[in-house]
Amino acid sequence: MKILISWYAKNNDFDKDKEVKLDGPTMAFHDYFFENYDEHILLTTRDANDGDPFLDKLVRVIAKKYKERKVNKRYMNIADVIDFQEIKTKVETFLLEYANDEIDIFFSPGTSSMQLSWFVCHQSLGLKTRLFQTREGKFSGKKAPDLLELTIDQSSVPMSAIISEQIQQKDTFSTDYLVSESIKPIYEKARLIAQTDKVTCLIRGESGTGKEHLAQYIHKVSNRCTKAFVSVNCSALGDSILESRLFGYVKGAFTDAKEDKKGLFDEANGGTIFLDEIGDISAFMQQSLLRVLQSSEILPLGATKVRKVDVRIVAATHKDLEAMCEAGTFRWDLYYRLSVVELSLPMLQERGITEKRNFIDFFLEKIQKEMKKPKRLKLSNEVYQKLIDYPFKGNVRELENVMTNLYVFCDKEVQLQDLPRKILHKSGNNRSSFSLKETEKDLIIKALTFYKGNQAKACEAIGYRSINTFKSKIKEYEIEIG
Ligand SMILES: Nc1ncnc2c1ncn2[C@@H]1O[C@H](COP(=O)(O)OP(=O)(O)OP(=O)(O)O)[C@@H](O)[C@H]1O
Repeated sequence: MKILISWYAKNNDFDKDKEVKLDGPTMAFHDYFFENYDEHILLTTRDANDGDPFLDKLVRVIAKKYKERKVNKRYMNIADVIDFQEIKTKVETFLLEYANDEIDIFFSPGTSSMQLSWFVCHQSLGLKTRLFQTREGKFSGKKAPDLLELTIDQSSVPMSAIISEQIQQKDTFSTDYLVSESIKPIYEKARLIAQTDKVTCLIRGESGTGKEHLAQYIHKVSNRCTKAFVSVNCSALGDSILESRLFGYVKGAFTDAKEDKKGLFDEANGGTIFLDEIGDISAFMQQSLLRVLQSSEILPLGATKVRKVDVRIVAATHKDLEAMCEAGTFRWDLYYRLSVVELSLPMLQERGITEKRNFIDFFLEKIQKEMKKPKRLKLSNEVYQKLIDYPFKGNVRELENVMTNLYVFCDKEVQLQDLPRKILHKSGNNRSSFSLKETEKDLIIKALTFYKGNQAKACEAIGYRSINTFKSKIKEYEIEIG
């Protein structure tokens, strides 16, 4: 099948009266270039439940003019039309449905993020995609527009957009990473794991807690450190693509397999492979990985003979794998093989106020250097307090993003109004029931944060009669002093 895919362009495909422009980009494409296609899929950012009257109208007009043409609508459910990550993820998943077809993409309509997504997918998915744009006739002195193919060579590292495969040699304890008090013991354990060659390790932790960095650390302090560290994000990929990327394929394994291709296990040979989001792999991939873990053998797609590899596997997940095993969606035998040893990273919220404050200060310094800002950004006490209160469900990554944001938008001392709305209007306290003790504890924490750990000032501000009462409360509530 030969398919044309495009977003429709609200501004250019419709006139000011919201009627379809007969010389708009979509109609022009049909008038001059559509003939050889089997189907046109027109995309909208809207959700199917809400519908899209503009798209309906455009499809009706095309159908009226070209009765024999197959034009289908696709609701992509995109919340933010300039959120590149969201658009790319949805577009990738969508394109993979057409992995066996010839896909021509009409590149012009859409926001810059939409265009960039097409570009990245074309480069990285390894599908039969071509990108086209049109030039209106008036610009080339002709009546008819021109159809121009954007010729960009596809990447020699396919799938890099979805499977973030990185072969990196980062400094282990470089100054751009904070091994804070609560994770020091975890890093100590990791060092012991690293020194026991080949033992498989499962890292647990919510997104953004630093699982990948920990996996890199295991690699760096092991005797495999001179070989590759390969990181693979296993989620969002169909079996056959993940299988061919992990294990490689032989010439002729499928139509486009023109020559043998090594997989990521081969690239990691002698080194370490980090399988992120392991809880997301299918039953089929679980079976394939089990074979690697049991016998250190891989079977490339289309091959008849297995090949030995020497790779340490470090896997990570935020999912409850035991519960998945109980529910029958994850194999017990694979689980036991993966979790020979386990490390668990705490959420940022569980790390206490002192540590959270350290993270804020750490990022103030790190980002200043990265952005080459002349001065370190100052935060008012209220801002510190708000940041410490905020639960940061996205963990260290989210805090880092917020701090980056502040560096981008502020050049003076950061005030409350400079904070993102979500932080400004959210209290970190998510309890559903009211408790006097918890409220008192919160108050003490807030006062201590505000007065940067000065107990006398915090005590006076709250109104305790004596500093001894205040100190005994700190002890009772096990509050850490920064
Ligand atoms: N202790 C830390 N010091 C400095 N930066 C950190 C720390 N922990 C996490 N980060 C930063 O947070 C971001 C997320 O870290 P990382 O990718 O290692 O987390 P993850 O748990 O693997 O996330 P995910 O599961 O979403 O892939 C990175 O930018 C990382 O540099």
